[in-house]
Amino acid sequence: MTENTPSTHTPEPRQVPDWIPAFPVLAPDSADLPPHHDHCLGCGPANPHGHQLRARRDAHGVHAHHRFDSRHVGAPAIAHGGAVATVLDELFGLLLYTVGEPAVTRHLAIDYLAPILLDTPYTLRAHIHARDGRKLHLQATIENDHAHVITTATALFLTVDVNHFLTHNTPPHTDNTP
Ligand SMILES: CCCCC/C=C\C/C=C\C/C=C\C/C=C\CCCC(=O)SCCNC(=O)CCNC(=O)[C@H](O)C(C)(C)COP(=O)(O)OP(=O)(O)OC[C@H]1O[C@@H](n2cnc3c(N)ncnc32)[C@H](O)[C@@H]1OP(=O)(O)O
Repeated sequence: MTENTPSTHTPEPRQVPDWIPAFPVLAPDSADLPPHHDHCLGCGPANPHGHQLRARRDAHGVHAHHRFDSRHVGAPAIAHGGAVATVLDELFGLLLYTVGEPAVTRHLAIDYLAPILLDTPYTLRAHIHARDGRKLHLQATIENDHAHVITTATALFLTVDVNHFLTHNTPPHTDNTP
């Protein structure tokens, strides 16, 4: 089969890890929230290319202390905006430990108000702004060590059932095709 030949292979349904259907609500305490799984790009402790984000619940939602490093460089000494987006998406993903239902990112919007510097401590916070059925409207900030907010983010997560992770979904029709 050449590179341009359409594949007729039907992918096998993927196995769903146990932690997805058993997604828990975790009470606020001093413990780090568990990673989604060991190799998760955002929080997996066994992913050497990942951010290994650690977050905790608090009265409002979740927070994390984080430093970007040389793996995440964009402009010299400044974190790549995509790396920042990854970490914010991940923090929202960990905020789901306050919901107890699987949900996925449908929309993510970020205002980069000032550069995020490498090897510099930041505090990230996320909370649920509102819920409307399956729609979780989420908000997050990144503060520097002077408590100045230098990044804000909003996201729409949609709750999904376990079948979302079982099958390869068919992309929906979009109006932006040529
Ligand atoms: C995340 C971990 C926590 C636990 C989650 C459980 C398992 C996760 C498993 C593995 C993940 C492991 C580690 C990763 C962890 C965290 C990373 C952070 C999270 C992510 O990185 S996750 C990956 C990126 N993510 C995706 O891979 C999603 C791809 N996508 C889809 O699979 C579909 O898109 C889907 C299923 C999301 C929805 O599809 P659908 O067909 O069910 O929904 P539909 O289109 O009908 O919209 C429903 C209602 O939302 C309204 N609506 C839509 N868009 C809107 C907008 N922009 N603004 C305002 N309203 C909007 C509509 O208007 C309608 O509203 P209404 O119901 O009122 O009519």
